[in-house]
Amino acid sequence: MDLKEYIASIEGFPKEGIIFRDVTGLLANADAFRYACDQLADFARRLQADVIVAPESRGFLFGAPVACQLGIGFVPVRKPGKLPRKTISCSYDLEYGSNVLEMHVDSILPGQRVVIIDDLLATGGTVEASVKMIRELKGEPVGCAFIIELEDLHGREVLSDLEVLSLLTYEGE
Ligand SMILES: O=P(O)(O)OC[C@H]1O[C@H](OP(=O)(O)OP(=O)(O)O)[C@H](O)[C@@H]1O
Ligand SMILES: Nc1ncnc2[nH]cnc12
Repeated sequence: MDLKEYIASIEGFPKEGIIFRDVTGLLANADAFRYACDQLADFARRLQADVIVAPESRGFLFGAPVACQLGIGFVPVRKPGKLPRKTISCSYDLEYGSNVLEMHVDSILPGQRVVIIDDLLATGGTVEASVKMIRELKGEPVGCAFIIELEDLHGREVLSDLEVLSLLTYEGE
């Protein structure tokens, strides 16, 4: 299946110079969504993931169904002030801004094998921040999987010690 057919590219969103790669068309097509989740789940299964971690908000759209399909837990990485219990946090830069992410301190058990899932890899800042927090909680990040990788932003380079899967790649911003 050619998943690229379901990705719209919007020039100048959310600001000048950015081409936004939009996964909502993929989500809206049952066959494409199922196919994408199956690929991500196969990867996490092969890496013997104990838990799936995904960043707010688009990561949730893929991470949660994959965890459910594999019969393992799902842990959200959230933007500040959203998680009600004790958290750890990490700040990071985005292609179009900067942000802080948080996780509950008890969300990962020591030694758990973690696969991180998100819709898109750009600079890698989001996943790098997630990896730092997972390691701080004594989990073992083993891989990360994306629907889309923006190759020109070299996010893969900051994830050099993890297995990385992307279902689609784009050149150019
Ligand atoms: O590799 P990076 O440079 O870190 O960029 C990738 C991240 O940027 C987007 O999320 P965004 O922060 O825009 O939030 P959203 O999912 O709530 O739209 C995307 O969903 C990834 O999580
Ligand atoms: N170009 C882009 N399209 C969609 N989401 C993004 N997150 C960071 N860069 C992005």
